Amino acid sequence: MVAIQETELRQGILDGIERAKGLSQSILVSEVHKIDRIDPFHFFASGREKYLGERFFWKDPEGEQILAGLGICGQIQSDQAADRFFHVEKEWKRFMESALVFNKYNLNGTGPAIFGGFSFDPLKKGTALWSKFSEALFHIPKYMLTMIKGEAYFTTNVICTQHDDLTLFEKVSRERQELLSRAVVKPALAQLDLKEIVEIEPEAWKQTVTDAVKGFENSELKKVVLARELRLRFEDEVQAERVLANLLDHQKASFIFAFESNGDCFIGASPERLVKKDGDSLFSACLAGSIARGSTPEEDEKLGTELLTDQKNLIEHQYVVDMIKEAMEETCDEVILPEQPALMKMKYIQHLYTPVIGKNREGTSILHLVDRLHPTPALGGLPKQAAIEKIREIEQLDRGLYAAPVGWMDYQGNGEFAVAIRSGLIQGNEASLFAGCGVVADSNAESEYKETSIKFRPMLTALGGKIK
Ligand SMILES: C=C(O[C@@H]1C=C(C(=O)O)C=C[C@H]1O)C(=O)O
Ligand SMILES: [Mg+2]
Repeated sequence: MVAIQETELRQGILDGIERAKGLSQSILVSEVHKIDRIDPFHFFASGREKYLGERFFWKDPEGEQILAGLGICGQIQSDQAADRFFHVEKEWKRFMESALVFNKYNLNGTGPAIFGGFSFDPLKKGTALWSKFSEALFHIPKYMLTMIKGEAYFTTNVICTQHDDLTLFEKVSRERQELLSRAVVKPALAQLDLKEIVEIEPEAWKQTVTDAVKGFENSELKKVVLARELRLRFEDEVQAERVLANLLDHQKASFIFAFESNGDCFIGASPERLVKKDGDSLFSACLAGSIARGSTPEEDEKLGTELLTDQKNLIEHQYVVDMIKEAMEETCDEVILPEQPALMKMKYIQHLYTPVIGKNREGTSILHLVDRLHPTPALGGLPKQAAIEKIREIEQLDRGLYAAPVGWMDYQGNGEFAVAIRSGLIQGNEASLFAGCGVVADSNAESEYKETSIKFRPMLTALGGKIK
């Protein structure tokens, strides 16, 4: 059992209640402890009984930072298109202005933090598919486990109101003790019983790609990313932790995220960083241009070399590099990136990859960068606005949070957002998977179709599907 001895929280809650009375508003009290190592996956899974629908999980590709949250003690959301990034920023600042934080570790991702994401395009008419999410949706967890390079930190967040008293501390104290003792038990995982995979309109999708290519001739558009959907049906309800376990086992080099909201779970294993902020250091990545992995080392190398020299893929990639470089230069004194892309080799696919590092000028928030970068031409196209409008017009899909920023931000403004690709939405005993590809003047519908088929694989296999 992982025991928390200290009682800073007791005094914190009492102070919080006093402050709530004084200000006539509710107050967030947050306390951080270093604890013995517990498996963050077990922690997430152990929340099934009490916090189902109120959990999140996050792992960066290096496994250096893992966050798992249980319960919701506060929520920030917006259905407004215009200022959703700014709205989240403003609301989070408002929460933090009156908050009491007891955190002696001062490490990124410990203490109060929000986890969530934005939809791809708030102006696209939404369908029932994504009704459980908003255009911007972030949760402040009640309890959060943060693993930093193998060390475990535990954050307790409590909202105190003027009507509370010491019983609030007793309740929270009991609750977290229970939760920590459950978290060390290995979870029982249900089987996945996949019955049916429905490919949504593949021929119509190919036609859309062909039409988009033709449309480039007399338009300013140079690139547009088009996505398609698979709908999966299962015998029983899909357990998010079962899928998460599979992703953690098989997609080790990816960001792995799971975000529950109102009974649905958005989950994925993305290779793509949108932006990370650590103090004044900013990190982004250009990832576009794809080819399959080879079945032998020789074939794999041959395919890699082919990708590194293929004009169509190099152009697809360069559009992303130009845009991210420009965006980073607006807020950074110094932007460093290699001249040539390298290969990023994932389990089923290899990509052209250019990492970007910048030194942030004071005061630029990570959400400002998310706003500025989303969508990069890796997920939208070029020029940005025309591409978004084109997708809105021709894509037969409700992207929701697919291809959009998903991640976290702490109370000091540090955080990280991934581009939520290689992802799917779990809804009871059904799931939707999404995959897209960068369509440029040289694109061919059949090979783009094959590229998207490979991109479905991480999620499809995690859900018990066969590789096509
Ligand atoms: C759109 C997706 O992936 C993006 C498109 C790529 C491409 O077209 O080459 C490569 C990486 C991603 O930026 C997806 O996986 O759904
Ligand atoms: Mg491509």
